Amino acid sequence: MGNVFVLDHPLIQHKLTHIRKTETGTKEFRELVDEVAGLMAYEITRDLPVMEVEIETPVAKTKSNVLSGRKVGIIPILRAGLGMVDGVLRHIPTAKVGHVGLYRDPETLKPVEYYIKMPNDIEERELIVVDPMLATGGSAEDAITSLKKRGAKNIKLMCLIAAPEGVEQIKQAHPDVDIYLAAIDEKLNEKGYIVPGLGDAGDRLYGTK
Ligand SMILES: O=P(O)(O)OC[C@H]1O[C@H](OP(=O)(O)OP(=O)(O)O)[C@H](O)[C@@H]1O
Ligand SMILES: O=c1cc[nH]c(=O)[nH]1
Ligand SMILES: [Mg+2]
Repeated sequence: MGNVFVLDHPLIQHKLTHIRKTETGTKEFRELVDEVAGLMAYEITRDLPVMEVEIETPVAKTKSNVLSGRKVGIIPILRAGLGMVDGVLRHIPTAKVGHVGLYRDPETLKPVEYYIKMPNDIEERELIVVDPMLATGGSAEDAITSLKKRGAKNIKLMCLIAAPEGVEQIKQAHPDVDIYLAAIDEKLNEKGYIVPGLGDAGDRLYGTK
């Protein structure tokens, strides 16, 4: 069964509180999501392998570690996942980015796929699927299924806020996928929104409401 990690670092928790607040405007919301994604990337990449290389400092020759070349892919679920890409790329600039376009039908709450474009070597990459919200879990479940159909073998899911229902859904559907979160909230409301959550992540990132 996949593991669920709630990243309770004080900086992440502090920034998430401001992200949630209604009075936080689009510019600040976008900046904070970017910052939290960067901080979460630091935790999610903790197990990347390193290797020792010889280097020369101005003072002496020495041996020191560098990343040993495992390839990473960042997979935002459009639209809201786009807000987390740059924060991760800042720490892993060699990562490639694949896009999955999904929207959640407001009546059925089922995801509808409208776009997909992947790097051509996803089977060799460690993939980090990013989306601020894991509500029913339907969007992340479908995105991960799409990646597996295209050969992906090593997938992690990184979201800011999850509902318990979404976490359960991913654990059942994709037990091999570890989930990294900044918070697990109380529940979903009757419209499928996370309570207390932060509202509609895509609308708040891009000012569409
Ligand atoms: O877990 P689920 O119940 O599937 O809900 C979560 C999805 O809903 C939101 O996207 P939305 O459909 O609002 O699209 P957007 O990113 O374009 O705003 C969010 O960014 C997730 O992708
Ligand atoms: O609370 C929620 C649920 C789905 N999508 C969002 O953006 N917010
Ligand atoms: Mg979406």
